[in-house]
Amino acid sequence: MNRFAKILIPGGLGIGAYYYYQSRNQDQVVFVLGGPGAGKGTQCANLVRDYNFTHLSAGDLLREERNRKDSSVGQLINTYIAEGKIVPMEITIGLLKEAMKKSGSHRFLIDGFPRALDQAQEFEKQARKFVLFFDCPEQEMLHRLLKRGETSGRVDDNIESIKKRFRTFRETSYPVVEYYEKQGKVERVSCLDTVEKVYENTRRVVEKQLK
Ligand SMILES: Nc1ncnc2c1ncn2[C@@H]1O[C@H](COP(=O)(O)OP(=O)(O)OP(=O)(O)O)[C@@H](O)[C@H]1O
Ligand SMILES: O=c1ccn([C@@H]2O[C@H](COP(=O)(O)O)[C@@H](O)[C@H]2O)c(=O)[nH]1
Repeated sequence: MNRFAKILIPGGLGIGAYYYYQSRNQDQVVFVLGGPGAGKGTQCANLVRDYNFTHLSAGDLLREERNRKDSSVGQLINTYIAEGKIVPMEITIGLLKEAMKKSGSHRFLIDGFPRALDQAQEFEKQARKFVLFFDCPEQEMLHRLLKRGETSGRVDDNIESIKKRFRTFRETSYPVVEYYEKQGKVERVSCLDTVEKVYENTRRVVEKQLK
């Protein structure tokens, strides 16, 4: 407990102030979810430019770990990514927690995570959070991913991997959105527009949540 809270609580006064203070000092986490290729990374880059967020992409952290020469799980990660499957959560959560700690920040955009209900439950104690869900039809995501695949060099931007990623999203990741929706924590933004228009709508909901 910090010095400010200790001073208030013994007096019997200020317990409300203490909880207010504590809640304001918890990490603030925005989970950025959406199907493969919906545009999560693109919108996160805009948010990082305009707000004081630390952006952590679970996919990027996994790819970095895969590319580390001395990684003991690099090969395993590569296989899961190419197959469009979800990497065992101990690995992903370990990488995320390490990156959060290292950043020294308290305001995070966590992109592409949680991808499954067990991962969401593991992060349940992170109190102040909401979900930005980028909603995009599969046909549009397919078009965007195939185009990105012309230059991305990603092992999963090809038609076979994309089909598997869509299936994983439908069966395992979308239930996470529904789980948070039941808690009233989801802001849904349609991705069927230009990057600029999508960002206008994104900003609107982010401003509302950060108030
Ligand atoms: N509103 C948009 N209109 C057209 N193209 C877009 C739009 N948003 C993003 N793109 C393009 O679609 C591709 C996928 O976008 P992005 O990489 O941001 O998606 P993502 O959701 O982060 O994907 P993944 O989950 O695979 O990492 C990129 O080539 C990006 O430039
Ligand atoms: O929490 C996560 C996030 C990602 N993965 C694996 O990485 C790929 C690529 O993720 P992108 O968000 O599209 O960069 C994804 O298909 C999974 O295989 C994961 O396992 N867990």
